[in-house]
Amino acid sequence: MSVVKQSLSKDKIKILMLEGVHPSAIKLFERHGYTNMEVLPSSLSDDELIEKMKDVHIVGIRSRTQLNERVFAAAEKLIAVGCFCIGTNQVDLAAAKRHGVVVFNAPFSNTRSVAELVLAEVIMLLRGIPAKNASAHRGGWLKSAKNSFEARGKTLGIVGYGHIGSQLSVLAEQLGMQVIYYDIEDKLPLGNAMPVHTLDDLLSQADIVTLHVPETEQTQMMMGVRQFSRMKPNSLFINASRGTVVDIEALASALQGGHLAGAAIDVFPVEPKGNNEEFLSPLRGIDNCLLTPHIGGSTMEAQENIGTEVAGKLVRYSDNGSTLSAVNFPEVSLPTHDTTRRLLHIHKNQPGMLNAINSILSEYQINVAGQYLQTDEAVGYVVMDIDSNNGSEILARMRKIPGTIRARQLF
Ligand SMILES: NC(=O)C1=CN([C@@H]2O[C@H](COP(=O)(O)OP(=O)(O)OC[C@H]3O[C@@H](n4cnc5c(N)ncnc54)[C@H](O)[C@@H]3O)[C@@H](O)[C@H]2O)C=CC1
Ligand SMILES: O=C(O)CCC(=O)C(=O)O
Repeated sequence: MSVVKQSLSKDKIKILMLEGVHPSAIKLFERHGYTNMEVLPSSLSDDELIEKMKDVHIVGIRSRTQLNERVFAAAEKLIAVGCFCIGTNQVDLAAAKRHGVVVFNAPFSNTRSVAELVLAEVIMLLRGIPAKNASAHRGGWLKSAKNSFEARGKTLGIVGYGHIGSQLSVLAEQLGMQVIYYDIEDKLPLGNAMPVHTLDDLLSQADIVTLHVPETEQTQMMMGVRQFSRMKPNSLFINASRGTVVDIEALASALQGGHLAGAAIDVFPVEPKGNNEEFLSPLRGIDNCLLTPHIGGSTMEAQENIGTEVAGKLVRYSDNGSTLSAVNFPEVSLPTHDTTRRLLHIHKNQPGMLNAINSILSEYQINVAGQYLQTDEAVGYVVMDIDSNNGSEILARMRKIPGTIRARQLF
């Protein structure tokens, strides 16, 4: 049976920020009266997280921290997760929902940063810069125009034409590139970009292939031995999406065997937890492979914006109950509740819940100034603004309704 918890005053709400979340987030929390914060520069292992999260109400992570069922089950006080990034694949969103934990992210604050890095990589790879740079560091001097090309007129194949893919498409056309893209959804082509019907079509036509898909069951290992062999001889490959999308051994073979002329890889199946851990990869030592430590979205501009965006969403949920733009929860956008108490009730979506809640309210004969309900297939979220000093008593009664996952009172 799930344990139902109640809200606390702000100084008792414990916030844990991992993976070097930008100070803009910390400042925003402080401006809103949240002072009980622990800020750590890297992620934690499962066991460390389970220990640490026991008394945490809000946790902030980036792409490295894995939040799974075990962690949510142990984090009894947790009300919300902030992913200070785009991807949310590191969080078991269904488990979070089962435990009444709302998850937010920053869907486009680092989009431009990734697109700019990839565009730079396109140029670097076309000029063979990674290998020339590596050689110069060892005292070599590879001055030659052989296998160096302009970007103008080359075909860029974008896999995943979402926020990043389509932004990159616009930038690449400004360089005079031809853009083709493959997406599982119908997407509006920007500029002169052309959709292709299959991944194989894209692989066989592009001079440079770049991946911008999310990590899903369907995208796991979507680039393997067969797909690399479909790419044009001497073509180039970029991955700044997720490490699990590429069979890294197959990529290493395609580079070492000379079928691919170069690659730029920002994301890896296994990444160090922090900057003090060694980076291990079969791609190490391959000179024509540009390796970056998952910094596609790591610019000052993006990180500052992400900090305020995600912290703002967490504060609104904590202060106000608003779940607008949550990635795993029914969305409720709420007015302020200056003169009323606000009760929040998260429950399993089963028949009779609203009736049970309303019959408790009617027993107290109180004025309900507002009631908001949103449901999805798994949970229901009801917010009630009441004119009553009996909020705690009413909440205690509501917590006993079978199917209740979590209930809070906001003052
Ligand atoms: N390297 C880095 O630092 C960063 C990496 N990312 C990664 O980039 C990914 C993409 O980001 P956005 O463009 O903002 O996401 P988005 O959701 O806007 O776009 C993803 C696109 O991929 C398409 N897609 C999904 N499955 C597909 C499949 N099997 N084949 C072809 N297309 C498929 C979707 O329909 C969508 O159009 C994120 O999910 C994240 O994993 C995001 C930001 C920074
Ligand atoms: O900057 C980060 O920590 C992760 C960036 C990323 O991969 C994302 O936004 O999905």
